[in-house]
Amino acid sequence: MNKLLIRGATVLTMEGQDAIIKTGEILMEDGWITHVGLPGSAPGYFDMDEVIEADGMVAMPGFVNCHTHAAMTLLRGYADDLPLMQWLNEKIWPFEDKLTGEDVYWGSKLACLEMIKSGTTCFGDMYAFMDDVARAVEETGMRAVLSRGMIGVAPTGSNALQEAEELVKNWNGKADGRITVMLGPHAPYTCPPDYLAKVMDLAAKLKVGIHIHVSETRTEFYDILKQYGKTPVQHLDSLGLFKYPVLAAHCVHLEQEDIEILAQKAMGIAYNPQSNMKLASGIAPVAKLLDLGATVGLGTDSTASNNNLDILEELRVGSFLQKVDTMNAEVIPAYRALQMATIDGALSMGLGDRVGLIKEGMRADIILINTKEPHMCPQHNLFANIAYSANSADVNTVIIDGKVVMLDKVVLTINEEEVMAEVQERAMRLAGK
Ligand SMILES: CSC[C@H]1O[C@@H](n2cnc3c(O)ncnc32)[C@H](O)[C@@H]1O
Ligand SMILES: [Zn+2]
Repeated sequence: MNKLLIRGATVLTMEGQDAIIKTGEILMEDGWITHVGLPGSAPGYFDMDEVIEADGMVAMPGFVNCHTHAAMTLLRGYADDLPLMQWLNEKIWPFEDKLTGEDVYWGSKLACLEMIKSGTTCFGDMYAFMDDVARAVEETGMRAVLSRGMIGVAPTGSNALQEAEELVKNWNGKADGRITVMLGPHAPYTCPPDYLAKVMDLAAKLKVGIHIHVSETRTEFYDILKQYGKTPVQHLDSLGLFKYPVLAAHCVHLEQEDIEILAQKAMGIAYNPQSNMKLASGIAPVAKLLDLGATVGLGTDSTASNNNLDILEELRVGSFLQKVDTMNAEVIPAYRALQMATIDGALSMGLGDRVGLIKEGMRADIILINTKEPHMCPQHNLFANIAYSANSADVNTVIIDGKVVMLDKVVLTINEEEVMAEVQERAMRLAGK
């Protein structure tokens, strides 16, 4: 049995705003959180394999990035300042046509490195060459929910379905349980109803959820309305999609009825504020969704539309954007934003039974944030300091599934120089430079 102890941290369990333990202890055994308590309360101190002294640190659940396309680190800075459809059609999809599995492996590995360094322990990914993404996840020690992105028309539609099934068979529950798999029909505008019917049949057969882009732009909203006589959300609902566990990414353009459907029927919504801002897609009505009880996690989307994978940045911008959109400063307060970045992200991807809280019986995905910095002083409200003042450089240590993957700012599972050199070389070659 492997026993790991964190001592001396201020523990934000995320089980409630009062559930802060000063100078607390967290015991992890074989990847499980088995004890959370006051100093000296963890049993068997002298039996520990590793003790992390965390004075001056906050221990909290690792961040969850519910929607990304990890390997698109290769396209960071390649196509900026364009709206979604022009961005996809003219720049992104032609570039992606040239990708190999090995490119996707290195791009994903760089994404894992960036996420670990900024405190993300789990991400929801939709892309192609998913075996190679899974390989990167397995090696780097991250937790991920992987989906083979499927464009539901010829020439790739039927092959993608087959690959999605193989991904489930080969990787669901693998990497010591750190990888789970969903199906990834790309969007209502790329997947016609007959294709979505096949996706739903497969989801039922394999007992997995569905990750899909929904109502991201005004163009999509009106195109789907014109084609099917329904809004994207109502169109998907009428097809029966929400009978399955659905993670709906974006959900920017919504009518009141759409908001009600999503709140009642979606497993979760991935709110991607910075990608929606950069692509000028709009502002998701997150405050209204939350009012009706929707589960909303945070996503960065890819580094081609963001342009980083920093969830601390996303939660701050996401909270502020809702305040300005509603002209209500009370919307998404600091603690709520931190919930979205942790437990609500986990719930959105069907992982709320194992990660997102520091609690006995959960898997140990825990980060330590250094609070001894000028921008974190004074400490009136720790939640506000983490949500609104901290930045990714404050993330000091990252534990995923009970394994230390970053200690004192050194990532232990990845050779940083090697990954950056590979991605630089591959990105330039792919861009024809
Ligand atoms: C078929 S794999 C996934 C596919 O999605 C593309 N993508 C990246 N960001 C977005 C976005 O914001 N909306 C829609 N599609 C997006 C990515 O480039 C892949 O081709
Ligand atoms: Zn996306």
